[in-house]
Amino acid sequence: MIEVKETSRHTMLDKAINRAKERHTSPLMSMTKKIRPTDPLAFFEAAKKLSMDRTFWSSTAEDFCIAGVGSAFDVKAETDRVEQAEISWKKLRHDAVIHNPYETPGTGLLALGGMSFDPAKRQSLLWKNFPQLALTVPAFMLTKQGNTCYLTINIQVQENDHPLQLERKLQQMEAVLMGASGDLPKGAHIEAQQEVAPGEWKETVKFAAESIQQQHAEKIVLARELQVKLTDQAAISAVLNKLIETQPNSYVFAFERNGDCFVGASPERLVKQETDTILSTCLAGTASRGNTKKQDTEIADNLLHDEKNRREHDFVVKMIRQSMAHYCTDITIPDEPVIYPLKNLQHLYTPVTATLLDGYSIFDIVEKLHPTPALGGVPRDESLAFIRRHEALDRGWYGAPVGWLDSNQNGEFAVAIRSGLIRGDQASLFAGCGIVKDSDPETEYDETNIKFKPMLSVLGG
Ligand SMILES: C=C(O[C@H]1C=CC=C(C(=O)O)[C@@H]1O)C(=O)O
Repeated sequence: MIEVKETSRHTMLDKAINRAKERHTSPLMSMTKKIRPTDPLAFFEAAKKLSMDRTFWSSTAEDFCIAGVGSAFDVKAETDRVEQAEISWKKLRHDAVIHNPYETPGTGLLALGGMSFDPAKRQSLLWKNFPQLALTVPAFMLTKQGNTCYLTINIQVQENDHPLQLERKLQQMEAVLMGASGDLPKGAHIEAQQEVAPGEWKETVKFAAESIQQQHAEKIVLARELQVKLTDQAAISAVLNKLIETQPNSYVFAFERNGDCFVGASPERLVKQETDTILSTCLAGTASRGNTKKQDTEIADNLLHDEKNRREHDFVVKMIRQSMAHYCTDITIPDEPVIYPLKNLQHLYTPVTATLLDGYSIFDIVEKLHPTPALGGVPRDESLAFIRRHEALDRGWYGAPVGWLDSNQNGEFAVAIRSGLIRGDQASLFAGCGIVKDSDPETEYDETNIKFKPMLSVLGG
């Protein structure tokens, strides 16, 4: 049983202001308390009243959820983005005045966010609100683990701040968020949808397969875009609610920046850290679900023995094993993949466990693993060059790491697939697939259509 020492917010604010004076910095005050069971989506929706950007992360397999409101601090980086982000994060942690007696993973000082797929690709207007890397420390954050809820409040203080004034401001905002009714707005519907240049995409798939046959690469992942017009502004809380309900075994996420929101339900864990325990996932190789149990098992069995899909999958396993070896020991990877069933698809799946060596962090692992051959290809440089040159879209944050990390060496990042960027009453959805030497453009096209389904259906398609 953890003994919780009462500490007032006023005392903590005082402490942080004193630290600001001593160190001539603007430290964060971060304070966590247990609260009554609260619906994270109601909390998320209530933030609309405060006109603040929101962040959301949920692991549907683990009944774990983080809902963030506003930003007490944004870790942003453009060049050498992961290295720079780690430097900023370490400084922030070092200066912060933290009160978190629970130390439950996902509580306390924590940042959530993501990064772009390829920092070398010129950014389009579509993604103008999404920097190369941005991790947000929410001003208010609700963490729900099973039925236990925690509220963390973060605020950046200056040496001239007055604790009473800050305290009043926080109290007012907390009352708005905690007084939420729990009713989520009704979602909009899809009015029209348009595939972006499907014919050209199939041509690019053909060309990629030919390049692979000519040994320019072994695997190249190609993505495409589907544009959607909604009847009204999308209600992000309703979208998240439907994703949670319909997508088991997934990470449901939302990152709102200046009102634009990147949302998705990804089945693909990139890395999870619990102090020195590291988990990763190899997910590549895809088939549809069957209409009956018998058909489903047959499809799964074929997938497990299909040479093309196994090859696609093995590229990922090999690369993750090699990458992990830089920062981890005790790397354990089963010899054979198993089936990972989702609502609309099934994948080949191989879990990876390892122990993180001293002196390394989740930043190192994210940097090393991204992009795995499930999103880039093999070899990495050649496949990325092909994508940069021939893929007719800006992936933005699609296909890149999104997730969170806390100040107690816990965190989790997923690969942001099965996702889309929602801007008011418009959305751009993204889906891709691994191309190998014997890929058929029509089959790959059909596969991407199924991969659009989770997002399309929650948008009312
Ligand atoms: C690129 C995507 O999926 C990747 C992840 C799992 C299986 C994949 C495949 O079988 O092609 C892809 O590599 C996507 O969903 O947009």
